[in-house]
Amino acid sequence: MAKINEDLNREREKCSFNVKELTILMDGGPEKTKERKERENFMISKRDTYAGIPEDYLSYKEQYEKAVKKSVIVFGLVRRLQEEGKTTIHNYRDVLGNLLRASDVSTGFPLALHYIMFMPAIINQGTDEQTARWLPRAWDCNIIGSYAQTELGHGTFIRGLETTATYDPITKEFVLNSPTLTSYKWWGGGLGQTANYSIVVAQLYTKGECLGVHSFIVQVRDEETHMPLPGIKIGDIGSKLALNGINNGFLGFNNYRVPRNQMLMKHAQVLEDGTYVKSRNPKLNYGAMVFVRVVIAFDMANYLSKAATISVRYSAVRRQCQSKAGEQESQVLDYLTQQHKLLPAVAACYALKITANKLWDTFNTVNEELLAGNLQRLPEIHALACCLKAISTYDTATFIETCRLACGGHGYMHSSNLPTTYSSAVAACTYEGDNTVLLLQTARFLAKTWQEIDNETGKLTPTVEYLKTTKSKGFSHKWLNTTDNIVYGFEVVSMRKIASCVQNMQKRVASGMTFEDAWNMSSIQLVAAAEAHCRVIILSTFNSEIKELTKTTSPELKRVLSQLVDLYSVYWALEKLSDLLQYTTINHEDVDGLRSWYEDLLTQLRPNAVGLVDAFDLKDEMLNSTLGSYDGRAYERLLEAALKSPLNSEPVNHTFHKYLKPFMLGKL
Ligand SMILES: CCCCCCCCCCCCCCCCCCCCCC(=O)SCCNC(=O)CCNC(=O)[C@H](O)C(C)(C)COP(=O)(O)OP(=O)(O)OC[C@H]1O[C@@H](n2cnc3c(N)ncnc32)[C@H](O)[C@@H]1OP(=O)(O)O
Ligand SMILES: Cc1cc2nc3c(=O)[nH]c(=O)nc-3n(C[C@H](O)[C@H](O)[C@H](O)COP(=O)(O)OP(=O)(O)OC[C@H]3O[C@@H](n4cnc5c(N)ncnc54)[C@H](O)[C@@H]3O)c2cc1C
Repeated sequence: MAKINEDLNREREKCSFNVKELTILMDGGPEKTKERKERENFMISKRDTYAGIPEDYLSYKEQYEKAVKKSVIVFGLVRRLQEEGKTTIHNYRDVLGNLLRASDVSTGFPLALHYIMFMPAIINQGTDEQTARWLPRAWDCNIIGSYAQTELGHGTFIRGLETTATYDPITKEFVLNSPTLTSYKWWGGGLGQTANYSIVVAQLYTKGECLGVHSFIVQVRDEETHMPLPGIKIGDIGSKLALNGINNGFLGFNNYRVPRNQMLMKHAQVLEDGTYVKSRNPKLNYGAMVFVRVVIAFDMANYLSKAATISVRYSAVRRQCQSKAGEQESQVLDYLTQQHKLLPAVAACYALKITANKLWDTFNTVNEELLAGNLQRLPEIHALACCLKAISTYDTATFIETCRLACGGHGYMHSSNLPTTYSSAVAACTYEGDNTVLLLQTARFLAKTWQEIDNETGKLTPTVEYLKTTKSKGFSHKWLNTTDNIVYGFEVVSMRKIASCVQNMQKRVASGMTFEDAWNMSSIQLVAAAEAHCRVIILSTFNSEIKELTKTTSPELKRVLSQLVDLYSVYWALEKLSDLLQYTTINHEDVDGLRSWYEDLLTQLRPNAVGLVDAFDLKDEMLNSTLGSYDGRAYERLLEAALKSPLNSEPVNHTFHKYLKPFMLGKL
């Protein structure tokens, strides 16, 4: 093994806690760590055959072809583990999450939507009969599905979708049509060339009446030849900022027929004679989206952990400028400004992972209640998934970009893997619901909840209980000198912001504005209120879960994790200072106190920075970065990667003779 950079060696020597203990804690136990490592090692053993050519230099088509080849390996293993009884509906998140984390495909998987939306839509929205018919084939990948909801003209406004599915009671089929250019399906992952089936979301017409959007299982390509079926126009939508392996596609229909039993009918049905039977709640049809929003929050922690590992390790080996004349140049990690860029990002990895795990558990609990017919918590889980998806994606993208900038010029290199990590993660701010739109959904739920509190009607669901408590207790002066107090401060901010939005809207409506206009005029504040609520959820979950988890850890680990929670809460208190000053009774002394506490925390955590990212246990093959490798040989790797540039395969490029030389001689 190559020699490890001396600075990194020193960092590891001075780490005050046991890195393995933290890894195991975050995995959920030694058995889980072992399983994860086995899955990751398998993926790493399947490193690819495009030897020597970094992915960035592959053409668009080659990137897709590599992504297909890799998908078959990843999902082939999932299938094998399933045959051996090792992948079940209970652990698929971990299995897939581990395999995808360890894959060397940075362009995304064209089979992702098959697992992440096609199957969940069948599970969530299919009848028992439909699930029995379609799920085994999908689970075995005998058929490959996509999710075609968004159209050229509409993504956010699902009720505005234009694709039609008109029931024909004579043949007992739905006839699918794309009546306008803007009704063409656009974006479906894997839809371009990969899938042969798709969930298609369309306006249902029966007995001459439009009954709103419903989901259909639609075959789009022949199962043998893979040719598009007659009546189907399908293709790839072209190159994007990143994720070019995902194979997003377009889809149009011309009188294309599907049998009646291919409308997903768990919640609403069309009977043979065309009679429509309503769902208990039409939003149950949006179940797959809620599920994916939960998965995305979970996925974000992975993206951010990669960026944080790369930038922290690099900052330990990068030396720049002399802090004191005559001394050795400083590791850039020793600059407080650098710690301010990186350590909140490290803390956010832990905060997001822990909150996403909790959200996953809440989602499963609520889903079981929904299956048992109890819809009481449906609005709450929707509001929770919306805001956590929005804030986790926004924070992740922002922190990754900060990590990239913290690596100076080398962070701009594709070989650092930071540009690709950023451009892949930032897509999540848009897909599965634009973040602003999702925060407005959460705000809608909060505004309703506030009115219930005001009117003392209804029973509050657990995640908004604090609004009532803080309303009655208020914020008599508390020093923001503990995380518990900061969390309480944020609860008050959230409560007051929601109260103020509702009050403003009521005033506007009383002065003659329509409710819709009053909503639009208040929407900047509503988005901020939803964000504040989400900050409460993340901060309080991180705080309480770490307290719980560290009951059984070593005191050394407990100390560093408590510092991490404090750092995260103080960071956000300082970021949201204007809110705290406006809505609580803190004063300038509190602010001074927060600032010096923050500086102390950065200094306390500095010696453990490398240990905290080592604990993510991301192997070099997974980081795929010249800057972030375990041995810290950043400069050697940068040069090695530069030599792989296709331009270096010949000493003189032909353009010299064709253009440059004639130009230099004044002949062009
Ligand atoms: C089995 C194996 C599994 C394996 C898993 C393994 C995992 C492990 C591997 C990890 C790797 C991960 C990789 C990830 C890669 C991802 C790839 C990319 C994926 C990207 C896919 C997409 O991108 S796919 C398209 C998504 N496209 C949207 O996301 C549109 C947004 N747009 C809306 O979502 C609606 O349009 C919008 C705004 C709500 C308004 O809907 P609308 O107009 O109908 O409703 P209104 O606003 O009028 O609201 C009327 C009332 O409905 C309430 N309500 C609304 N929605 C509700 C809901 N869902 N549930 C309950 N209630 C709801 C609302 O709160 C109101 O309630 P109330 O009346 O009481 O106030
Ligand atoms: C990488 C990627 C993969 C995707 N995969 C899929 C897929 O597999 N299947 C699928 O069906 N779709 C997919 N999508 C589409 C995605 O779900 C939509 O792009 C997303 O829901 C946003 O919708 P939009 O594009 O219509 O944005 P728009 O709604 O047009 O947003 C444009 C702007 O308008 C604002 N806006 C819109 N409505 C409101 C409002 N009511 N109030 C305030 N502001 C508003 C938004 O905030 C935004 O600033 C994918 C998208 C991406 C980028």
